[in-house]
Amino acid sequence: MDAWGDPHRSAPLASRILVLNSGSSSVKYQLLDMRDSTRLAVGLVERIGEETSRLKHTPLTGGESREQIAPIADHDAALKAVAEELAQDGLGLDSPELAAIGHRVVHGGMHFTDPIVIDDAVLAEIKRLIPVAPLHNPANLTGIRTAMALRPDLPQVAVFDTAFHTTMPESAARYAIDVKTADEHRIRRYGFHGTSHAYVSRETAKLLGKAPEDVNVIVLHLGNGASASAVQGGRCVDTSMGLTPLEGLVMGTRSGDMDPAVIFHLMRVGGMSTDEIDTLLNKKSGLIGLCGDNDMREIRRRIDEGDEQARLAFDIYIHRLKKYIGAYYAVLGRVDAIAFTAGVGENAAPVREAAIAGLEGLGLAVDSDLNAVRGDESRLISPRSARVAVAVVPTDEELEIATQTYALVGKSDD
Ligand SMILES: Nc1ncnc2c1ncn2[C@@H]1O[C@H](COP(=O)(O)OP(=O)(O)O)[C@@H](O)[C@H]1O
Ligand SMILES: CC(=O)OP(=O)(O)O
Ligand SMILES: [Mg+2]
Repeated sequence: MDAWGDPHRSAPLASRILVLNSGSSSVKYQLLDMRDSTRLAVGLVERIGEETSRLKHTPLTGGESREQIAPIADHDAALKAVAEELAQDGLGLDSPELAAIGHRVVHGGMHFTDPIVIDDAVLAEIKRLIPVAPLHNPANLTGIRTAMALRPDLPQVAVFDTAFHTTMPESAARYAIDVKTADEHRIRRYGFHGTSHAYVSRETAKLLGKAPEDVNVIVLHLGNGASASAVQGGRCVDTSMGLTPLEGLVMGTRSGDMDPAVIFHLMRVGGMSTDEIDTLLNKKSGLIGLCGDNDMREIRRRIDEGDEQARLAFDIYIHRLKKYIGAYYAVLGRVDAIAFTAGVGENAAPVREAAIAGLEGLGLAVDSDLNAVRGDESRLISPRSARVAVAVVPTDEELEIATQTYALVGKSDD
């Protein structure tokens, strides 16, 4: 029988990719069939380590979403629960159709500029980088180890948040500190959310009907963690996160930029330890530190009720965002589009409106009717006459990770 007559030969058997995006207290996952990039199942485990952990699993091959609220102690337990949910839909990890598992890994240092099949050396490097991604790399490692234990025969691929930013010029990547000290401790700006910045900048070019090489885009990834990037002709030339995901914008729980002397002051005058300050700046600052809430929906609700503390937190958040828009406008020289993405960027119209307000001199404006439209599609929110496009471009880190993973596994099969 020739290849055309044999149903098993007409398509490669293993074409599914499971993507795991392990955050500090959550795991987002998707199972995709890469022959046509269709999603077979998507889900989320959140509040890991709390009494009210929540797992929401949605099979897309038929059947209803399932939700359970029950304690899930750690990322190992979370992934095992995910594997059980997938198995219930006949999409278990034991399936021969699974080609690989793709993992989001937040910090890849200087070493990893491309996705890579994970071996002991890669695991050791991800572990070595824990001090510079303390909220993320440990969760990524647990996810990888559990997935390896469940399917030791499968390629496990790491896709790094830092990879897209490795094109930054030294003038943007270096801090102005003693070169010897910086080099000895590999202190430089790495940048994060790179998978999202890469995907969104390409999608923005598509929305404009242009090739990525021909457009300059400022991407504003505003989730719980938040970062901005300046993308020139498809290459990242600057980004707001640095050695760790703490630098830059005001975030849900992180301070972003501040005078580093605040730390010495808190040590010398405040009597705080290094660990206490680390926790303060990473987990008790940003929006939650300013007003007690890190969810933009709750902050907007409080503002509508006249809450001054929530208003000030919002204003500080917007002020920082505007400064980065201006900075990256200057870095790029010419800007074709500004793209808002991630949970806040895609959903919070008041954030988009406030961030762009007053920037008419830069050719920037938002049309309030277009801005009010909700939806899952990429869309323009600037008036037709505007010199620079302002867009909402939903990110899809999982699809991007799956695409990169499948490309790599396919390549290594040749
Ligand atoms: N409808 C909405 N309006 C305003 N903000 C929202 C909305 N939906 C989600 N968000 C914000 O998005 C954040 C989560 O964004 P997400 O990109 O999923 O973050 P992460 O990947 O860091 O978990 C929430 O903390 C919340 O502030
Ligand atoms: C790097 C980072 O901040 O990621 P997240 O937004 O998922 O916390
Ligand atoms: Mg995210």
